[in-house]
Amino acid sequence: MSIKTANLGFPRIGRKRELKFALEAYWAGRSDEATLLQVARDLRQRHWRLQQEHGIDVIPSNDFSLYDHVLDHAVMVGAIADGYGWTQGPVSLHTYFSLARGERGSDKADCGCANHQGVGRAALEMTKWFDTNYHYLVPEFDAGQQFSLTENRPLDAFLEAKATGIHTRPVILGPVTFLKLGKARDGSDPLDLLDRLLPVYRRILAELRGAGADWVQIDEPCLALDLTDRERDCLTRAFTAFAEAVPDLRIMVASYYGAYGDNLATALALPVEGLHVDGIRAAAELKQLVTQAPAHMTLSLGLLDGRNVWRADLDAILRELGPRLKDRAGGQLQLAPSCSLLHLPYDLADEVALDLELRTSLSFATEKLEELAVLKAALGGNREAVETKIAASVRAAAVRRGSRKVHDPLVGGRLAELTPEMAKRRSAFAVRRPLQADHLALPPLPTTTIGSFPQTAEVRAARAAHQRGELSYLDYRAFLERETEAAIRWQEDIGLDVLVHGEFERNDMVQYFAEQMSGFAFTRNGWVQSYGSRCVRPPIIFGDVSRPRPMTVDWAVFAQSKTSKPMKGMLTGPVTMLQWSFVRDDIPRDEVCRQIALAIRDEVADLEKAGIGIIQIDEPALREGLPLRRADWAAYLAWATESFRLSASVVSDSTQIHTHMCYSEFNDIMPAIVALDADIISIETSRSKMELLNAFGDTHYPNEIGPGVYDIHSPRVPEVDEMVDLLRAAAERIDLSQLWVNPDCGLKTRAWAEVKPAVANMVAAARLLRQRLAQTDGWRISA
Ligand SMILES: Nc1nc2c(c(=O)[nH]1)N[C@@H](CNc1ccc(C(=O)N[C@@H](CCC(=O)N[C@@H](CCC(=O)N[C@@H](CCC(=O)O)C(=O)O)C(=O)O)C(=O)O)cc1)CN2
Ligand code: MET
Ligand SMILES: [Zn+2]
Repeated sequence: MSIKTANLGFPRIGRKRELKFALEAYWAGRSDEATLLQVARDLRQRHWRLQQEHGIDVIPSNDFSLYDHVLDHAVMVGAIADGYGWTQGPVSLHTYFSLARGERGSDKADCGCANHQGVGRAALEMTKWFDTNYHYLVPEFDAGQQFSLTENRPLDAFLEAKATGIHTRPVILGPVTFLKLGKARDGSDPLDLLDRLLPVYRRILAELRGAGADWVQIDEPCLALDLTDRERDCLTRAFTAFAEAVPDLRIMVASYYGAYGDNLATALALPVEGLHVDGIRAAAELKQLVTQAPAHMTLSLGLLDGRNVWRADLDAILRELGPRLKDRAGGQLQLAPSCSLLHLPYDLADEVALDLELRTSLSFATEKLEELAVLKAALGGNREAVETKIAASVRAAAVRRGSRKVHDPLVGGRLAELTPEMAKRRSAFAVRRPLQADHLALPPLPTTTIGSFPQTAEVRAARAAHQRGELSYLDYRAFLERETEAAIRWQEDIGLDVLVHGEFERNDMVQYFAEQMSGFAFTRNGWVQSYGSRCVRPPIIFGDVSRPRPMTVDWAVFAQSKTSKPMKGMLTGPVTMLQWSFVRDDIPRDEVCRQIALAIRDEVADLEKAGIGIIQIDEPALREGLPLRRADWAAYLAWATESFRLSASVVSDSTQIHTHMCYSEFNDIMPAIVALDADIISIETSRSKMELLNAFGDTHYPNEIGPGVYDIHSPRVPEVDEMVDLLRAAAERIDLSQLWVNPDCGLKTRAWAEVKPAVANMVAAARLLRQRLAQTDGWRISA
């Protein structure tokens, strides 16, 4: 039996986020194209070498991207709409970043080209990659879409690696997943385009074969989703075409994030040489495949969790797997992470501040590579050589299981005493509504924002200086107070109705809370790409979660004391805290979520006690956490909505609870949204021109809604008229008395120069409509 170690993809952002800084310098006009491309080349080479040094036999290429691998793929096959400056041949960086980030219509483009006269192009839509916190750019197809190979990116990557002496396995996004992730502008099914797309793939593959590639990895993670017969057919057709075109190029089909399940027969029947299985999300299926997959098939076993940071108990894996392998005597095996390592931080080297016990239990991308090498040695009959490493992994697992830091009897006790009443508001919305209206006294179409204001370089620098010990706590706090107060004055000046404090004190909406709760640890350098140059440091939930002391009350009280307008308290909800963290794997996720819910509930109670009358609990990750398979939805939605209500329902009827969700596909989960029973929900709708609201209108959503009228992902400042139009479109779907006026999301990634005019325009739009409302005594939508 031949056993190799294989990797499916490596983080791109760089150990010190080199790619982030190179991109941002380029966009700001502080560096040029050659410099950016050189940084990218250096990163690729460093990552290839690192994998080689760690004993990885099958090293991926073309897993790197300057912004997003789905965008790279769209650009490669020529799926580029008119107006982005491309007609044929290689795609310029200018076009590439215009698609990724949009362009301002004014004198200066947002693309980094210092002299470019921007034509005002919207960015492609961004959405979540499967159930992760990574965002991809949604490819858009025309009805008459033609594809052409603009440049063979996998070939270029393969040759680049080859020139440094490393033979790689290029990664290519599969045609069915690619089309399924995209959308046709005319609403037709993108899969109709498959036959036009396949020739491009055939050429990519043939050129790779010609250049000496022996294997390619074709990612089809759509195999982890519920597929129609037609979609399965498309997969069969595509891979049959590849096998015919390049019979001597071996293909590893990779699906991950879930089981093949009812798609397994389709996957096994593909005329390919290899199949990857996610042994973490689909442990039973992995075992089944080891014994049942056809003997000629190279199995890639996803043994290590590519979505989580826990060090594996290598002995447990070997005990499970070892005996089964005799069924594959003479076969080919690859030992791999469950999915690409994209979702993990680079390495543990800088995490010197972590509790030693915890650090010993962790494994980031680089450490996963080492674990794979140990497994290979042991399975290859060389166990003695790695025995001490295996023993160390067993000890680490035992320490984690037995740790007193993990178990908190008080938390267990509170969970045991949960009652259904605790997850229910005292009265129905119809009763709460007049009570809240009474003491808040808001106008119709109340205006507000989602919470954060620009995290300027100055704000981040002050926090960094404070962390380095160069700015005292008192000075840092005074600085934040000045920022907060200035933001409050400005909100009052432009006439917003419900104010926010601006979140200047927060590094991130999840990490900020994690740092103040027990049971969470956080890293110094554990950066993971979220989209483009934006990164997060997901906290690590290692133990029972609780909230030792109030987290936001001081800031909320300070902010409220500076204004007579209502000030919203601002919290991150339990599902989002869970979804955007690395979660312990020794107890069920729903239990962890309830623990967090109780911690937030304590904060909600304290905010109310401190006189805060409106509290927003953000749950932008509720939709992202939805299981990939419909059959698992109901169970998830039940505990997710219960957790939200558990955190919110502690307040009296007159306290107003808001929630906020962005990027949400609501159609499928409306009953769950209703079940949250938030008094107000703000959502992202501006890019979809309020279509998203159909779901709310059609189901007669009972509570109030703030559909976003300002697209915060673009540097463009929306005009008053545009927002009036959007509000009109909203009023066609939702009763005016239920509507609020707000942006799509928080404004932390924007600059004040954009935010100030945009929010002022938004307030003007609301006022204009109120006036008309007063004049017509009931506003006629057709007006
Ligand atoms: N966790 C999470 N997931 C999310 C979102 C979110 O807000 N949080 N929003 C959605 C969109 N995703 C986003 C993800 C990240 C960012 C973002 O702005 N990230 C920042 C980092 C935020 C942060 O952690 N900031 C820290 C650390 C900042 C930093 O890099 N400091 C420098 C020093 C800075 C200086 O000296 O000026 C350093 O450590 O080297 C802080 O402010 O304290 C970035 O990449 O630049 C925005 C949106 C979906 N998923
Ligand atoms: N309150 C948060 C903010 O305004 C909500 C963001 S949702 C990704 O930034
Ligand atoms: Zn948001």
